[in-house]
Amino acid sequence: MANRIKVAVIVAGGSGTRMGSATPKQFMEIGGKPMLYHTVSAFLQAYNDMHIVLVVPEAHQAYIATLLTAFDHPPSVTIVPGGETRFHSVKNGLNTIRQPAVVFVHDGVRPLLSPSLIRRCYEGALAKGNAIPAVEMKDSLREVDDEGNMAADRSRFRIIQTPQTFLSEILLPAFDQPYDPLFTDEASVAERAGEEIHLVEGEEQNIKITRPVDIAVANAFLSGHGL
Ligand SMILES: Nc1ccn([C@@H]2O[C@H](COP(=O)(O)OP(=O)(O)OP(=O)(O)O)[C@@H](O)[C@H]2O)c(=O)n1
Ligand SMILES: C[C@](O)(CO)[C@H](O)COP(=O)(O)O
Repeated sequence: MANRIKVAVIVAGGSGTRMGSATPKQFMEIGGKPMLYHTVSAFLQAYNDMHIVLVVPEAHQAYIATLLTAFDHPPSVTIVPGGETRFHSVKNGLNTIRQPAVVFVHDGVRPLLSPSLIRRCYEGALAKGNAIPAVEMKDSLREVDDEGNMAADRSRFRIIQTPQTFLSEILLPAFDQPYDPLFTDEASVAERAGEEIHLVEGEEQNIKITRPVDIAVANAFLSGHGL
């Protein structure tokens, strides 16, 4: 496994409709810094030889110059236009990879991940080909159908996070499949291509900023008040 580069494909090409803000949520600030500053920083702290690929909407490419001013030492980043869906944005990012790599695909709007989670995913992917962070469910779960609803055994389910981490020779060919709306993440794409998926322990704080309340939660976390 020598000579493998590390590439973080950070997808920030969405429109953030559930946030209901004029500016797409990935360009908002938390803890007094741009959200993507926190996301990119975690990857640079995890490994100092990390390559960053940032996927952003075509209309917001100029924002990256502003983002980079938040860093004391602005990192080198490859900027790629977003696609119609998350799948297409990830594919645009993967198209930049030209040599054997460990590839981390991460939601730009999960800014609270720790460098140790990134390192756990790296080690897991090197050992088993992929590493997908997951956490247990805290809430009760019911299955709903046309006839009603019934209790489900929550111990049989996990909540899936990013960074979803793969050896490039597994992930890149998997993304040659035609798009299917059931592809909500990289694990679902790789599984359809025949890969066995390996879970690693995720992090409670690694929330996906989706609605306004998540901004308040992230600010509380960054100000040291925890979650
Ligand atoms: N075409 C898309 C859609 C989503 N994403 C990214 O994928 C991550 C997870 O998506 P989600 O939170 O669902 O983002 P949005 O699609 O922006 O939000 P919404 O569903 O509320 O519109 C985000 O970092 C988002 O920017 C992307 O790069 N390209
Ligand atoms: C990739 C993901 O964050 C894993 O939980 C999630 O599947 C993204 O889903 P969304 O519908 O794009 O928010």
